[in-house]
Amino acid sequence: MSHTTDVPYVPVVHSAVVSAEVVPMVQKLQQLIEASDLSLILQVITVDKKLSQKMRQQLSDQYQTPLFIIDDKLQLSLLTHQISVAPDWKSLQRRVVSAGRKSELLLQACKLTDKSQVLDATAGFGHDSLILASTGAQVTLLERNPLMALLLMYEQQLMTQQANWQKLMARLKVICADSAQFMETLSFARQKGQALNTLTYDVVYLDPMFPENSYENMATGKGAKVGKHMQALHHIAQPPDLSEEQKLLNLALNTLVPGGRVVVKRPAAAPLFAQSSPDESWHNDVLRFDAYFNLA
Ligand SMILES: C[S@@+](CC[C@H](N)C(=O)[O-])C[C@H]1O[C@@H](n2cnc3c(N)ncnc32)[C@H](O)[C@@H]1O
Repeated sequence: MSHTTDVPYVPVVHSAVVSAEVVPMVQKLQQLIEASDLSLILQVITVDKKLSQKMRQQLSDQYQTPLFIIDDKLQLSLLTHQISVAPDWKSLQRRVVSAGRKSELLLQACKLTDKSQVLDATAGFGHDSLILASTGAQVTLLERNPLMALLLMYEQQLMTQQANWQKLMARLKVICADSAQFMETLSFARQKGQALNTLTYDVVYLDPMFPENSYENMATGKGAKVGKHMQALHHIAQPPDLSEEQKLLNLALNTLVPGGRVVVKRPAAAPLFAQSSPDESWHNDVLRFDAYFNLA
């Protein structure tokens, strides 16, 4: 496996920390792990005390690997380096409901319709995927880190139980895979003449990791700090190097239908992805979305 910098990789032992009432949800986690063949082994620890912030910090100090926590609201969080984070898709409800090209730079860049097929090749917490799927588009979420993939799969199952989220959830498909390998497999299948409609996408979206200080103003050293979700991710995933960026961009361009686009999210002042100039770009003070077109 080429991603030597990302932690952790197979085989890993992880711990689900639960209060006794939520033990059945651990079985759900176990089922998800088996169904998707995730490289995780759960070791369950039952905690009788309330999972307060202090308790989480203690657990984080006590165990050296990232931990999963299921709280009494059945939310699954990942605890690493004293930071606990969850996809918490419910918190995006207002954004998802009102998402449109005016309010979301991401949608200006992606130009989706309800017929679009999108490959979110760096799914993370799935927040951008939700905005993409709010348009009616079908979104495949690729996440190579099994911890993150499990968070996504669990969250999708949880939210599918909410009547007003069901349609949106039905448009999401979470896959634990390295996107370069996934797109290479699609390419082989196309070469073998398999049906193109299942092997190509209208948009491939990339939001790769970037150095932690990328949002800071280079001259003053001041500026937006990365949020809690990104802080946690920085402990388990690393930015790609130039050759990985080039590989990802080439594969992504090859995975498009004619007229499709690759959209890359960057901090506003970040260097060009794969040192490639985009065909079009959208930005605000913090973020930039660079689009690369397949003009074939
Ligand atoms: C910056 S985060 C994405 C955040 C996401 N856009 C969101 O809205 O939550 C990048 C994520 O992509 C994953 N990732 C990075 N390279 C990948 C690859 N080659 N294949 C699949 N996932 C990858 C990382 O593990 C990390 O979870």
